[in-house]
Amino acid sequence: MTTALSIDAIDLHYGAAQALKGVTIECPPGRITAVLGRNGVGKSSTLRAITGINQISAGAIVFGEATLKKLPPYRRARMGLGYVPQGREIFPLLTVRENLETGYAGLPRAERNIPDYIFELFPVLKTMLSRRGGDLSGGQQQQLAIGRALVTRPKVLVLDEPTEGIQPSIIKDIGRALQFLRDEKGMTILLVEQYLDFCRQIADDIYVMDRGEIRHSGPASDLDQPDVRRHLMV
Ligand SMILES: Nc1ncnc2c1ncn2[C@@H]1O[C@H](COP(=O)(O)OP(=O)(O)OP(=O)(O)O)[C@@H](O)[C@H]1O
Repeated sequence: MTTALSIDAIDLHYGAAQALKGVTIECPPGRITAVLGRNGVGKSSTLRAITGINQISAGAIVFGEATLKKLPPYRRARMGLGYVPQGREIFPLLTVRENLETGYAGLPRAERNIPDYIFELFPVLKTMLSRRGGDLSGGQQQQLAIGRALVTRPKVLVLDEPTEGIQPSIIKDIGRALQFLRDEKGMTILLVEQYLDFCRQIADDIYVMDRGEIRHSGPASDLDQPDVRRHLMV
């Protein structure tokens, strides 16, 4: 079964500073939605609002049939919201296996295993199961962070700049993995990105953000429009 995620006119404040202004994003089930924008426009804040790390001050976030209100992050994870944070946040002193097993926390006992398909998507994780997370390259750590989110059996997966600082061959692997999750697992995917070509290749729909607001939404092919690109130039 596929699950939609709707972000409906949300505001988010850090003290007196307003980081998000009426942000609305529809993530239809079984599609890849990408949010693009320059540094500091509010992309990570949007994802942190969805995961419950930061509270919204107006609007609503609807996951499937449920409005998330003030649910804490662990309850959202249990409902099937997977999160791959910016900078990956893997545990450097734990092994790759132990990092993956941290995804068991919200799972019933019978589901506490690492699905084989994760190793098919990212074979390097299997060969490095006993290595410490901190010994992996940045790209391998990103694969581990995605693998760890998949262990939680997400229905909706949100990723914060999964290509940041990653070499091109691993970016391709990550792109293929996200397309597999959409096409074969029916997963709903929302990613924020600055890498336009990656989004053009894998996203179905795009949103462009600037200074806490959505300035454009449409199909990924809109990335070829000059006025859309203008919002994204540094
Ligand atoms: N914890 C915080 N406290 C105060 N202000 C914050 C905090 N986190 C972010 N901000 C501010 O909110 C705005 C949006 O930041 P956010 O990190 O969401 O942007 P972003 O588009 O994800 O940028 P980046 O690509 O650099 O991560 C910025 O002006 C930022 O300085």
